[in-house]
Amino acid sequence: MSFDSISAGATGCFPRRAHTINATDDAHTHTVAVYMHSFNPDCENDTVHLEVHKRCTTEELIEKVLAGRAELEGQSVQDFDLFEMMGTPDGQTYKERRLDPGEYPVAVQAIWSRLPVVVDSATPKNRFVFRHRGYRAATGGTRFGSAEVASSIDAFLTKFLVQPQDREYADLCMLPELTEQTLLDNLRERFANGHIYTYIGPILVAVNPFCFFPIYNPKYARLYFQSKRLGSLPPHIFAIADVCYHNMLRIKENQCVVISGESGSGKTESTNHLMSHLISLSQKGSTGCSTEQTLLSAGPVLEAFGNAVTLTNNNSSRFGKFIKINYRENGMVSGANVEIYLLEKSRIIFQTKGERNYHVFYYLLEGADEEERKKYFLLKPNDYKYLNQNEPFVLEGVNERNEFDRLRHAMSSVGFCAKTQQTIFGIISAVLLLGNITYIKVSRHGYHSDESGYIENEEVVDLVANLLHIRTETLMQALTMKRHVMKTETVVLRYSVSEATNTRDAMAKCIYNSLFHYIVLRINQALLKKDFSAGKGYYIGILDIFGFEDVGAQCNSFEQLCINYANEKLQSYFNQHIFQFEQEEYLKEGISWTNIEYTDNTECVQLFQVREEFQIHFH
Ligand SMILES: Nc1ncnc2c1ncn2[C@@H]1O[C@H](COP(=O)(O)OP(=O)(O)OP(=O)(O)O)[C@@H](O)[C@H]1O
Repeated sequence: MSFDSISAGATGCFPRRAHTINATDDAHTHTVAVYMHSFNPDCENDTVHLEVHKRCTTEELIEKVLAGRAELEGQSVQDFDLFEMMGTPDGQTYKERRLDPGEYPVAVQAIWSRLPVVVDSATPKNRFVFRHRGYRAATGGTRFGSAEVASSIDAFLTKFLVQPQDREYADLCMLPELTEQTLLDNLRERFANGHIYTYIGPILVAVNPFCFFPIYNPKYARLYFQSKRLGSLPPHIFAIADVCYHNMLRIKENQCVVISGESGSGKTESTNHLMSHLISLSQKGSTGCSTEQTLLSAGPVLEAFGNAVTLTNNNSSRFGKFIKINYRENGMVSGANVEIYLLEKSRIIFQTKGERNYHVFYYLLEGADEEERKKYFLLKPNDYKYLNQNEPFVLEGVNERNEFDRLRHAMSSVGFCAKTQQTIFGIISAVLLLGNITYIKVSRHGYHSDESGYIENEEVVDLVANLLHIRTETLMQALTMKRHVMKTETVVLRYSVSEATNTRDAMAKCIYNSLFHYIVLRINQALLKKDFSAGKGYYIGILDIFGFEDVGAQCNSFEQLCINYANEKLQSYFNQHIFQFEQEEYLKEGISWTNIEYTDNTECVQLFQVREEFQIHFH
């Protein structure tokens, strides 16, 4: 799924971004709509539509706006800013970002989410807003479309700030009686009153509302900017970001936020909120701005290659990630880095009923033009074994052709040139075609290896070799022969049909996995080159990994084993820090305390870690 397909629930920061531009298509102009001062959907006079070139910078666009408005005659470009905003069509601003003077608004706009077919007042959309620099200071905040909307937002903010202390507990540690039932009741009660966040001491529990909540707009961000202590304001994801940032500056140590939860619980959305708030918190220099832009452009690229439709989430991340935002000692962002873990490779060759392969396959097949179809030897999704094992289904509200367009824009903006993109899409097609290679058993009388597998459709191998720029014979050998290196000689044997099929699938998984790692590497290069002079500094890391998985009727695979082991390990770390170390500290200091019983998973973790006990040794 793309952002488009979340009709009411689209959240996150600006999901798609661009600040570089392809050299091609220079002759065309593009229409950019700019809202004056505020977003007012009812007032057409407040909107300027400009035909601009792709390479028109923010500064030039501001110049054009000034030139076209009589009331702004004589004003200086330097006194105005262009903001990229996200919010609902009724004018609620959900998130805003000031564009750099050198940024290209056309490129930014090109990677915005397309609106779903059905748009309602809760469907967030992006837009540009033109503002005087003194605007915020003069009005104290974002101006909304109408007084009615403004007052409803203020009412929401007031309700958010004044949360009842007697019936609902913003911190579950304050519950007079702590049982599973009271805990759940309290979460339910708070959720029903629109409070999706609750603390358990320093831990934030987020209950996914699956609908748009106007609690991430700049008003909320500003509220939390100065809150150095958790609990001084109502629970919010921004508060976690604030505390991390201020702790990092105060104790001069790296910080880490661990986000965990089952699939679809909102980990990626929370990561986005944290990331964008962490970047806005720092006194941004140009590095902070460009890091934010690159990180946000990287989002759609990682999403296309690493996310897929699953039974629980239309846009499920099938890999874990650790995003490090690097800061200088003075608290300014100096770059970032993304580490990825355990891409779900089995999905490339097989998907459970009701699920799909990685988004990028469908985007390419839908979005490629005629020339590209020929160049990459593309077929229809149903013609590929890796895509047709389940009933095909169309994702409501997602236009994969548009998604492909946007993916290309996002790739350009993180530095993938047109040639590299072509190579990448060629590899994607090669992975799909690999799955179509079939084997037959050829019986050779008088020859002992009756089980040998031979390729039935060699013409497909030709196509794959062509796309991967390797020799057909080499690929053919790799797909049918194995080598045994003995002491004095090397023996080459032909695979059986089932061995050859497994080899083919392993090759497809390996190629896709390497491609994904290459893409992450390139994204990291783009993020790192931002600041060579960083010197000493710290980082705040955000770990967004899969929660425990049990695929139910299907058998859990090796991937589930690894995921669940990682979660057990995290749980064990958590138990140690929250229960064991804390209680040991109380004992040491002579504080009277009744020990809390908790389920200790040390034995489970050791089962995996101790070599003698488990066949596979995990480090
Ligand atoms: N804070 C939020 N406000 C509104 N909607 C949200 C929020 N968090 C999550 N959602 C909704 O829930 C959906 C699933 O969230 P998300 O993709 O972040 O889950 P996840 O835990 O990362 O899942 P997975 O592990 O499968 O990747 C989002 O697409 C969004 O519609």
